[in-house]
Amino acid sequence: MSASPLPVITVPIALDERSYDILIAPGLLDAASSWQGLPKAASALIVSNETVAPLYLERVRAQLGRHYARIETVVLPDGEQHKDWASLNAIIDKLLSTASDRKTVLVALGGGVIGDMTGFAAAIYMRGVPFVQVPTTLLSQVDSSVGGKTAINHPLGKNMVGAFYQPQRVIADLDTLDTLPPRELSAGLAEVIKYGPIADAAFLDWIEANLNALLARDKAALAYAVQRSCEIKAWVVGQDERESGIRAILNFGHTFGHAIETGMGYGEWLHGEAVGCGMVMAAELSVRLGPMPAEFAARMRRLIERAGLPVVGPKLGTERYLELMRVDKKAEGGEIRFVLIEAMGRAGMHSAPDALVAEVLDHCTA
Ligand SMILES: O=C(O)C(=O)C[C@@H](O)[C@H](O)[C@H](O)COP(=O)(O)O
Ligand SMILES: [Zn+2]
Repeated sequence: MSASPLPVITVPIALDERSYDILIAPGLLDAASSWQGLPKAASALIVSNETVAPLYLERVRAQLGRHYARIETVVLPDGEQHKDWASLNAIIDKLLSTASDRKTVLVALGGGVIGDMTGFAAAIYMRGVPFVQVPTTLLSQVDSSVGGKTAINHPLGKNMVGAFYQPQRVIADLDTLDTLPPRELSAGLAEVIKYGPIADAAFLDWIEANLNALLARDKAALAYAVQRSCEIKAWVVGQDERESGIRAILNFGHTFGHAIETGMGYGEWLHGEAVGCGMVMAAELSVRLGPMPAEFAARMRRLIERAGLPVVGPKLGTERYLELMRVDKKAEGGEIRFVLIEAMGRAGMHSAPDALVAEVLDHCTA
């Protein structure tokens, strides 16, 4: 007996006139309904990368061809090291050289790097054109395609140049996870794990119980992981679109993680790997600063390791870590602000003495 097909899950993002839906299911790329009701325009531009384009670009082009008279494409090099001005320029050049107008719809087909850059290009081209996220990695389906953070990196800091700009729709086809390299799957799991300690203790229990199924790419398990992650993100972003408060909790593990990414050179560690290791460090700091019990840090370390993620950070040197973290967007007046866990399922912003951070770095790097 064959398993019954998974239904299309819709998670709404409620942001007044900027509201949109996240669609989650296998088979969405080829389903006509995924593409209906997008903004009308004469043309669309698909932005993808050299890894994803050979797999899915023609299928997306075929669907868009039913709605737009002209479909342009731009295929960029793959990797975090290419989330830069050169790639952004390539998108803008393509838009201008094909006489794209203010209604042209940009379609981001790829992972977080493609999504962030396409969104940023959409935000600035002619002061704003519509865009659609078609995330093809677990990380982008559970996190980066949702909520409207768009950016490129700067050699001195991660995501330092960008804009808040919401997509019109997110189309998360779970079948695209079939082709994901294991390292990328693990990287996506880091952002899934993040949602437990910051917002939903029961979800953390569920992840622990279902991690083997997720690693084996069980579709029903993946569907629930993507759905619950998006629901939590929708709840947070719906309250604080531009991160003046609670949205910062989505940065759990990122203060240390961004320092690792920038310090190592973009692309050396995947974003999710750096976040996984950064969560081990942030959990340690949550314990040392209190009130989390030592068992919390041990639990996070075990889960993150089981997910295939690094739990030991690179030895960049304490001073270098501190220097990098002082540039972080959450720092205020040069004081580093960490997202720490206050109780299972609850996070808040905290500063910490440099000496305590140094202890954590000593403990968690090699
Ligand atoms: O959407 C958010 O808000 C997040 O913080 C999600 C993060 O996982 C994501 O990596 C984000 O791009 C980081 O944002 P930044 O503002 O710290 O650059
Ligand atoms: Zn992240």
